[in-house]
Amino acid sequence: MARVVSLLPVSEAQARLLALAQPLPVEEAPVTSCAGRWLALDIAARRDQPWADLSAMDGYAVRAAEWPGPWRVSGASTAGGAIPAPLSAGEACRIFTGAPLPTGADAVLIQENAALTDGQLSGLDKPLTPGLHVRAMASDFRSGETLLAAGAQLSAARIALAVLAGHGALPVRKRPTVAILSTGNELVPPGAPAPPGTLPSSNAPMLAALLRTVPCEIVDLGIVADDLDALIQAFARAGQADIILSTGGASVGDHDLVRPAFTGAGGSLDFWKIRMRPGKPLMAGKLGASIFLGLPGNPVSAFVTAMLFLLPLVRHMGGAASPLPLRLNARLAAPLPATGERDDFLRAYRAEEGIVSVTSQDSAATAAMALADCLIWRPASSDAARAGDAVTILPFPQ
Ligand SMILES: Nc1nc2c(c(=O)[nH]1)N[C@H]1C(S)=C(S)[C@@H](COP(=O)(O)OP(=O)(O)OC[C@H]3O[C@@H](n4cnc5c(N)ncnc54)[C@H](O)[C@@H]3O)O[C@H]1N2
Ligand code: MOO
Repeated sequence: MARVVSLLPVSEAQARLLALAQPLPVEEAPVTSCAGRWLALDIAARRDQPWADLSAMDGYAVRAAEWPGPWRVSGASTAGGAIPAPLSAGEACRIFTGAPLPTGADAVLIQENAALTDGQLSGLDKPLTPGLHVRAMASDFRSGETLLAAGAQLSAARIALAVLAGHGALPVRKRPTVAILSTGNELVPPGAPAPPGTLPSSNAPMLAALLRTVPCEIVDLGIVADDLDALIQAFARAGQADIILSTGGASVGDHDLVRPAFTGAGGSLDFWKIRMRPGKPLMAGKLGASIFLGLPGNPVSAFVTAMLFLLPLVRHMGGAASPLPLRLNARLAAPLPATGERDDFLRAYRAEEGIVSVTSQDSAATAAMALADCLIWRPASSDAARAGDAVTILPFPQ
């Protein structure tokens, strides 16, 4: 049963949206297609790293206590070569970066500090200490050790770690599909002639760009007229998408038909109208197994609600442990007025002198939005703030 709450607090709305959706099923994906996805299970090391005591430099493996030699050079150890024979007293082994030390050696004399005369090796510069230029066996990680926890996002560094730990494929959640429909009789496709009375539809390309920062598949359902039947058919076309996203037609005007079309198509609304500025007319619900998110049409409102609701929803379905936007503390560069009855999400940018809010905070001001790289989140009923005051910022996803 639909429950429409007037001006729902932002955090409550986020929690309700995430509660509507389950993380998607798990699949084993090759490491080359895991970037940015979240682990569905803990990952343990299948091997020791390094697999033996390895040289960190090109030179000679020796016993440190025998410095400065002389040593007799017997044999060589190369990365990928045969395991070198054990070292006897007075012997050195030619060694290269990444190669295993022979048993008995405990340090590497780098070749810049070595003199080789008539087959006799001697050490220059400073005395050697045990362990010098040696990467000890399993000093990075040990077989069986848990290296990455379920819910961790697979960054480039974590992919490197998983591969070195012996994994060629990883358990991740399926990527959600997001169907985007743009509504409005006034809209024309990007790049098409836009005579007076029309404007280019920028929301779908903007949302697709935001969605590039999270793992998902996008289906663009194009522009749909402000017509109830056309909108109901568009919801039917969205079919099995995990997330159905609309922009525009979310407010209370006679041509704002998304809500009746959604319920007319069989959807059940969970909430509508959030205590936020911009973005108040946001709505969410379920249509079959799909989660529906209806964003406002104003480009700035669509951007802010996508950042606060759409991206967390994709992250949650993808298995993220922390799906909500990153929050940071920062200092204001200039004063801000008191807030009203809604939380303000001000477009701002980070500068040397602190956080600067852009001059136009109108929810249709795209030129001002294009200067911003973060939002300042100011709760409803906040007092005026001075330069230097602490504020919470949400960096734009990259
Ligand atoms: N009487 C009231 N009027 C309005 C209220 C209200 O509470 N009472 N809420 C206002 C708020 S807040 C917002 S936000 C807007 C959003 O309304 P809609 O979601 O219905 O958006 P539209 O009316 O369809 O469009 C608003 C604006 O954005 C332009 N637009 C729409 N789609 C696109 C697109 N794909 N690309 C670029 N621009 C787009 C559209 O042409 C309009 O100019 O409602 C207030 N009204
Ligand atoms: O909530 Mo609306 O997005 O202020 O313009």
